[in-house]
Amino acid sequence: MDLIQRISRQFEDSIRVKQDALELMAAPLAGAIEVMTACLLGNGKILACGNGGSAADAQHFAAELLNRFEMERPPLAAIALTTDTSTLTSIANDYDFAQVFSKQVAALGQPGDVLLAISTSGNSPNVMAAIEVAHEREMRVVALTGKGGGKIGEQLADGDIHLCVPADRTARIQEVHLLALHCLCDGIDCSLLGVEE
Ligand SMILES: O=C(CO)[C@@H](O)[C@H](O)[C@H](O)[C@H](O)COP(=O)(O)O
Ligand SMILES: [Zn+2]
Repeated sequence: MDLIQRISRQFEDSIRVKQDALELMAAPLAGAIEVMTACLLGNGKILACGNGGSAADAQHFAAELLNRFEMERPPLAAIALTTDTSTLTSIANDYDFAQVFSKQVAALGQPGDVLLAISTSGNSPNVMAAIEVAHEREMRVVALTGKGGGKIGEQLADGDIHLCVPADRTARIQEVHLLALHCLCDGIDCSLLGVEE
């Protein structure tokens, strides 16, 4: 096995997916930045959820809003719904794993808040349940998906934003999700601080 060749293929594949994604995702990403900035300026908050690598992404994004990204600015309101093991285990134990995020959205979500829903397949039942409750709570949804968007692509409502990575491989989709999240952080900071370039 030629490891250098395998590594080269991974890099080339990742670069190609990112180039494809730029064309398809730039406009909806700009829309998501506007929705999230308006939410935060209106004293709303962003709730973020996902499973596995996407749970890590939800936490990564929430930390960059709560603490900082690249510019100095006041802390911003974001909560990852993936971190409280007492909440997660009790909901999964007493009810169903499909409700681990939706119960938190029901408790914390307010009209005008945004749900950041992350699923590479677009088919995770707990992320779908969170979207359903977000709609009931009059929240807008920004969904990060891949593989054609799955069931989440069909579940989204008017006013929601779908950021779908044009790839089928979970790792590649996750790599673009992280780039997309950094674009959101950068765009929110620039919008809030009035940075032109
Ligand atoms: O990171 C990986 C695989 O690359 C996994 O942990 C992956 O995130 C998990 O299988 C998730 O449960 C997949 O869920 P989803 O992205 O399809 O909603
Ligand atoms: Zn980061």
